[in-house]
Amino acid sequence: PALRADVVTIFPDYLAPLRLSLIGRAAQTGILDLAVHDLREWTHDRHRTVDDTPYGGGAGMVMRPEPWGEALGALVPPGTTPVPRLVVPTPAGRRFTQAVAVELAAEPHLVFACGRYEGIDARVAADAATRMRVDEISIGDYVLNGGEAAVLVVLEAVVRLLPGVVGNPESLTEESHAAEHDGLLEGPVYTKPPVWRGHEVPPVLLSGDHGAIGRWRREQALERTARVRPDLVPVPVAGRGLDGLT
Ligand SMILES: Oc1ccccc1-c1ccno1
Repeated sequence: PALRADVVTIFPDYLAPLRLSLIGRAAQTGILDLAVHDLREWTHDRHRTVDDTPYGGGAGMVMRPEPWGEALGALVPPGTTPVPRLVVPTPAGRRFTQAVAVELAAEPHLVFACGRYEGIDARVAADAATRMRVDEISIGDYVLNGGEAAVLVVLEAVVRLLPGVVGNPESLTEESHAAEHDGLLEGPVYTKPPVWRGHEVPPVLLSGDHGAIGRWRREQALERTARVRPDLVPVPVAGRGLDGLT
């Protein structure tokens, strides 16, 4: 497979959507080798305890290190090659962007650790870091109850970049945030009919003048990006002006 992905969670059913559509097909066709594991497999007490109260006090619960240590030891035994990247969704992680998706899509093996509650005992990542790259990733500035939804987001963004997953690979370079699109947002798109409820499709798109269409689309992308995400508008570099961006 192009990518092996192991997901460890206390809610394996939450990852069921990964069996559907795009990601499901990638798993079926062998592009993706996906396995979801229940963390409680690595607990041994009667109540299969995975969390406990935080040292130092405070609200909420922290996930205990022992089950995680055993789970990661079972999934990534010492000497495992290639060494996987451990992806830990957390609000305290680096921001997940298309560039990070491209980076992860180049990995042969990803292990996702889904934390619940207030997080996972920090020694789990510290111990794992002695054997693999640990990548703490946030999918945005908001609070979830656990990492499972973040894994669905990250895996969808990553798997669609794998060769053979998306029908028309060209569509991957023309979308918002694609590096080939200078990270700009996509402008408006249209399809038939040419007039719908009195709204016309911009005439340039029906003109067949591909130069004019390309310039119009560029202008629309710049305009939309400046309006909606001014932080993404490329700043002209001294000496290079706006070449290629006009
Ligand atoms: O809010 C969270 C709780 C647990 C695991 C991940 C998250 C999160 C929030 C944003 N990105 O990841």
